[in-house]
Amino acid sequence: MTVVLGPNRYGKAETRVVRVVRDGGVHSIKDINVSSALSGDMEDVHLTGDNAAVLPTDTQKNTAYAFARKHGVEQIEDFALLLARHYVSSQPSIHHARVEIEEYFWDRIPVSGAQDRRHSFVRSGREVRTCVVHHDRDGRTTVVSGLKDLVVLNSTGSEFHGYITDEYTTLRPTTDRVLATAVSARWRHVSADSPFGESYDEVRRHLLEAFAGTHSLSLQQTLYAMGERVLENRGEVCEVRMAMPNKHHFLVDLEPFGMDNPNEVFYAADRPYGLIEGAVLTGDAPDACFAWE
Ligand SMILES: O=c1[nH]c(=O)c2[nH]c(=O)[nH]c2[nH]1
Repeated sequence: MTVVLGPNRYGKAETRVVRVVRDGGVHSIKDINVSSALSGDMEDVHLTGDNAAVLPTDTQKNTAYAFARKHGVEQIEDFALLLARHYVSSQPSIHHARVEIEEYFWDRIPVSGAQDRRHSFVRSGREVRTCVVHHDRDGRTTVVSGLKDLVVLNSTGSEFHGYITDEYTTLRPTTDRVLATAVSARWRHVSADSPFGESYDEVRRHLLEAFAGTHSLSLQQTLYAMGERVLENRGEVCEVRMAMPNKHHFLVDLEPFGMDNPNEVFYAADRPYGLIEGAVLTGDAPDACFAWE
């Protein structure tokens, strides 16, 4: 029997970087979570323990902090590109870098009757912004942006009927239900020089508007409409992948209490939940290469 080393990568996961930008007394903050994963000439470290090709994960953590000081952090995709290109171009043993970043939003604390506090923030209830960048020594680069935990609900405009029924089916068809989900969406950029800030805001807007504006016959149909809407409006994006849990809202039976329930009182179940996943892409989308790895 022969044993060989298979695919491998290593890096520092979840380096939490908080960058404060001081504009006089007015501060703003960028709160990110950086994970880097490198691969290349890593046979020796695995087979013999020779670390000569290894850029330590501790150094990768330090690089994220040092680059935040040196270059600042604006769009997370640009920061990820900077790091990924740095690892591949500075270390001959590193052939491929994958950098993933999450961004957490903060809002200023409003102060009634006064100027908002200039250095006080409250963690936003908004979604988490994400990106994954790959760069290799052949100069191939891919950028996938995304968001997760974008929680949305339509209190009407959603139906579900006409599905298969068999001996195990108990679900009743409905022409008016609550449709709720926490959107996870990732979208692949055609190239590495998209206007990432504007692109994020606009993709998010299109996702929300499509969710709100689609009279839904299934969450699958809504998912497709959301992806289609992004692709029709944002030329820098060629593929959207989404995962949407169906956050079931069951009508509570109030008859035992002598009351009707005309679609007003629901039990919001947390599990199990339907999980609807899908990709929507343009007919001429370039090859994804390693973008989704
Ligand atoms: O939008 C839905 N899609 C399904 O596939 C499904 N299955 C189910 O039980 N409820 C729903 N809702």
